Amino acid sequence: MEVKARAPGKIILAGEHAVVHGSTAVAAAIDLYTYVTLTFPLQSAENNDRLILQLKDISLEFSWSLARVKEAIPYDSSTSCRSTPASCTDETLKSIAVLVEEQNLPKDKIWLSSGISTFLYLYTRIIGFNPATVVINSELPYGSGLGSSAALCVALTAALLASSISDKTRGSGWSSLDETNLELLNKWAFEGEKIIHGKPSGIDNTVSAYGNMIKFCSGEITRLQSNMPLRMLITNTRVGRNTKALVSGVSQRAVRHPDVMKSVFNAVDSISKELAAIIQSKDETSVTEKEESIKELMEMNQGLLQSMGVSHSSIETVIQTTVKHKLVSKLTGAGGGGCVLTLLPTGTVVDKVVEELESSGFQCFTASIGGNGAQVCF
Ligand SMILES: Nc1ncnc2c1ncn2[C@@H]1O[C@H](COP(=O)(O)OP(=O)(O)O)[C@@H](O)[C@H]1O
Ligand SMILES: C[C@@](O)(CCOP(=O)(O)O)CC(=O)O
Ligand SMILES: [Mg+2]
Repeated sequence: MEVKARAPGKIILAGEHAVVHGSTAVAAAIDLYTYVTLTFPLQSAENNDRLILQLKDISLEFSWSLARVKEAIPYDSSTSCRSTPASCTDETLKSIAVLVEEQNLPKDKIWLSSGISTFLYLYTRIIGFNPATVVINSELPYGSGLGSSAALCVALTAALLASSISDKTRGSGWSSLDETNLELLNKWAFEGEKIIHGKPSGIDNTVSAYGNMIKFCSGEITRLQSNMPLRMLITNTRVGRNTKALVSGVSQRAVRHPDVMKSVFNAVDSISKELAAIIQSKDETSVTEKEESIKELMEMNQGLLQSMGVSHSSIETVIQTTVKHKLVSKLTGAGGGGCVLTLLPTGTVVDKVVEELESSGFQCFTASIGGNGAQVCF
């Protein structure tokens, strides 16, 4: 039996980091996906005692005997149930880390460890100790702020949950999950994100699961209906970084300067709320005026992100380059490198700015904003 699932990456238009501390943020799905194909072998097949993970886009394969997985991961029937998402305990995570270490990841791919641990956790908790081959292929750059970690958790969970849905309509293409399964999927994916991010807000897995554009605050989701065209240039600085470390850095700053950081997070909250209101507004304000307001809000958000300590010289270079073309940019995701968003007001011709950014070694692309969330295919 084969099940496929896909989940999109995202951009955060406003509110990253502050959202971890209870502020509002606005995010949208983009049309770059992580795909997961789950195949269960026949009883008589050669691999019917193994769990195999293939990472297609990085040409890596991992394989565990199920006996070894069973021996290593403490089994507790009260936490191993697809319908009750549970957090990975420190003890379980340690056991899983041993299984990952045994695979001898190449040194330059060690950053994959947390993703593989998450895979093992979600797989064994949702499916149990059953044999399968899981093929994962991603169009998203890893660790660049476009939510590859959440897309992995969402696509994988979607495939795992869908494998036990009884009314499968075969051959009818991609379809969304119903609200109940979507809610369950989002909860499991959040547990997966915790392994990769440490302390995620939940915005990335939520926008990847539900798609479109959302306003998010302390787990509360408002689906946004955009009433204006919104075009963004995405520039990948190609500077690698790790969300977990950056999130923890902001938390430490908040411990050192609680009052100041509270004001910073409050300011970000106001920016996100105002941005969401502009995007949704149906009043007479012209698109140009709305774009001017969004520009200012992005500029202020970037200033506040800089004050949280998550900007980077490469991000500043992108910002300065786009300013020369009268365009405004802000980092998206965790920062510290990764991707930068540049608002492209109606009528903007991007050729010159893209040429200049690419000549500095950055990678530019545009993506369609606000599309599908998680989908499955049988
Ligand atoms: N397809 C994948 N396969 C395995 N691990 C993945 C995959 N996608 C993401 N990851 C994990 O997520 C990490 C990147 O997540 P993160 O630092 O949150 O950045 P982002 O979510 O912006 O890409 C990677 O280092 C890896 O551990
Ligand atoms: C920094 C943060 O707000 C977003 C992180 O996004 P990404 O993993 O860098 O794509 C963290 C979170 O909300 O969990
Ligand atoms: Mg992430």
